[in-house]
Amino acid sequence: MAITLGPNQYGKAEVRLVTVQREGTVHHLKDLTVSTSLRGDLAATHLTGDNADVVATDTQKNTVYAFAKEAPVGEIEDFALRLGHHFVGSFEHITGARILIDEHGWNRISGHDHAFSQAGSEKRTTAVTVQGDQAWVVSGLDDLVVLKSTGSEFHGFPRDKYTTLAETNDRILATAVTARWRYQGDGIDWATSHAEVRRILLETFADKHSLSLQQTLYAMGEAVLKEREEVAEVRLSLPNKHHFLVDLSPFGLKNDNEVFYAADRPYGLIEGVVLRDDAEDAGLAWHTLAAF
Ligand SMILES: O=c1[nH]c(=O)c2[nH]c(=O)[nH]c2[nH]1
Repeated sequence: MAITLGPNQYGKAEVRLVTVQREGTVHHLKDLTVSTSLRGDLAATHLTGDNADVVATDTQKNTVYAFAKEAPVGEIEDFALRLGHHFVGSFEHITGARILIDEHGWNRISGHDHAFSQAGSEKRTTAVTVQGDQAWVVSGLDDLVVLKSTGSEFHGFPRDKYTTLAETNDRILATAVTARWRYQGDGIDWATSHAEVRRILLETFADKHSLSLQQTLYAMGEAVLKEREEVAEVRLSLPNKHHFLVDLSPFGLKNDNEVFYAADRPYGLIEGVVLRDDAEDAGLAWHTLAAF
């Protein structure tokens, strides 16, 4: 029997970085969580503990902070690309880097130059993979919570002896959107693209009369691909945040689709990928250790 080292990567996870950029008395805030992972010829440290080629995770963390000072952070995709190319370009044995960034939103408190309120649970995300001089960008958003109080049906599903769910022509549809989209091409305006994809996801959720959350998922991905040619592929994970009608009959009351119990768990989990057939090859775009 022979034992060998398989795929590996290492880095600093969840570096918390907040920057304040001053424009006179007006301040601009960026609140990021940055994770770095480096790959390459790292057999020595694993097999013998020889760390000659190990860029310390502490150094990786320091590099994140130093880069935030040396130039404006800008869009998270650009910051991740700068970091990734730096690590791969600076250390001979480091051949790949994967930089994950979550951006937490802050809204300016109306009328105040330097006071903010946190935007909520939604995050903007990017995952940049650099391998040699190639790079792949997958951006997205987490926890965009949406609800529509009509325009959603669910019926026609098979019934067996375990089925109790009533068919419905009018239900609440609610979810917390996790979306990832893979970019293709050059010269992408990251901020505009993110804002537009987000807008399209929201509008499609709202507009599409839904016969299942699966149908809504496909429509959301399809709309993004139809409108945004820089997007090659969209992955969506949609928890079905069930709102069950409360039985008011014990109180002699009729529930006219007005009173609901918002269930926490369990929840349906609807996930899928929507693709275009002429997309550029995915390369290492989705490459994570977990996916090896
Ligand atoms: O949109 C839905 N899709 C399902 O697959 C499903 N299953 C279920 O119990 N409710 C729903 N709703």
